[in-house]
Amino acid sequence: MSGDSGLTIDNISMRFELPNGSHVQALKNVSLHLEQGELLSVLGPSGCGKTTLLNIVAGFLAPTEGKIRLNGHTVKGPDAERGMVFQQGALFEWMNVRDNVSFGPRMAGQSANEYKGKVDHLLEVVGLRDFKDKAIYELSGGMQQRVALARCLANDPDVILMDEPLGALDALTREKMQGLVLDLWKETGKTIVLITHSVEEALLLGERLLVMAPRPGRIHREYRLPFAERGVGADLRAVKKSEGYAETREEILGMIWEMEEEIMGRTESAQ
Ligand SMILES: Nc1ncnc2c1ncn2[C@@H]1O[C@H](COP(=O)(O)OP(=O)(O)OP(=O)(O)O)[C@@H](O)[C@H]1O
Repeated sequence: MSGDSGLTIDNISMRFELPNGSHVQALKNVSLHLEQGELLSVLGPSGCGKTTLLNIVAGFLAPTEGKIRLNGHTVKGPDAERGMVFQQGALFEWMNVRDNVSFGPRMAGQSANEYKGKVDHLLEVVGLRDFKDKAIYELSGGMQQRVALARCLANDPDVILMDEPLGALDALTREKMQGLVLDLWKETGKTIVLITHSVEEALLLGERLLVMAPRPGRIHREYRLPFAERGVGADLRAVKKSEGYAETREEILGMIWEMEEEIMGRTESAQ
């Protein structure tokens, strides 16, 4: 398809200048195109530039080279068309659940009549219908991430960017939330980019999966996988037993292991 629709990461490089005069090449020549509605997971050893890339797509950071295009225009800064879900702690603690979720529409000048139906629907979808009036501190970690997802969706972004959104959750809650992310992806048709440190999560939540390599941060390998599609509305444990899953997991684990070993080797020889 033409570059006019979807999200294009166009030859992005990012170099951080350090106060001591040296620099870090966090990303080098990263290019990728996602059609609207594609679900991408990004995996790689610590320091390979995952968060830097997400922050550039969000418009929080300007790249040293290259550009981000969304539906034909160049990204110049943060915008509601690109929503972000962080690992934790990004909710407004002093507002209740409903006010957190309606924050974006209220800031966009919508009246309660305009946004109420949408907010109620989203709270229903993320399973928080009976928690509208609760304060954030009254909710468990998993429920707080449900609020974060609903708050992001209330802005109706084209792209949802997630930086380890489930990383702080216990295993069972995490699995439930993985199912929710897949169901929301199918229901809303949003483009989703999700960073994770978990190979299993990247396999389950990546219709496309990028393995990045460090120094400089770059795309090492890209996969197109059937597991996200299989997981929609399904038992994720069954997906983990399905054809090709274990082999792909082992292949990627081996790849990341080798990269980590190489980093350790380099670090040790530099000492
Ligand atoms: N503001 C900054 N100034 C200087 N260096 C930075 C800055 N932000 C990131 N870096 C460096 O850029 C590289 C990539 O960092 P980044 O946080 O994007 O990696 P990551 O893959 O997300 O790591 P992790 O998995 O540990 O979160 C690292 O070497 C990091 O130290």
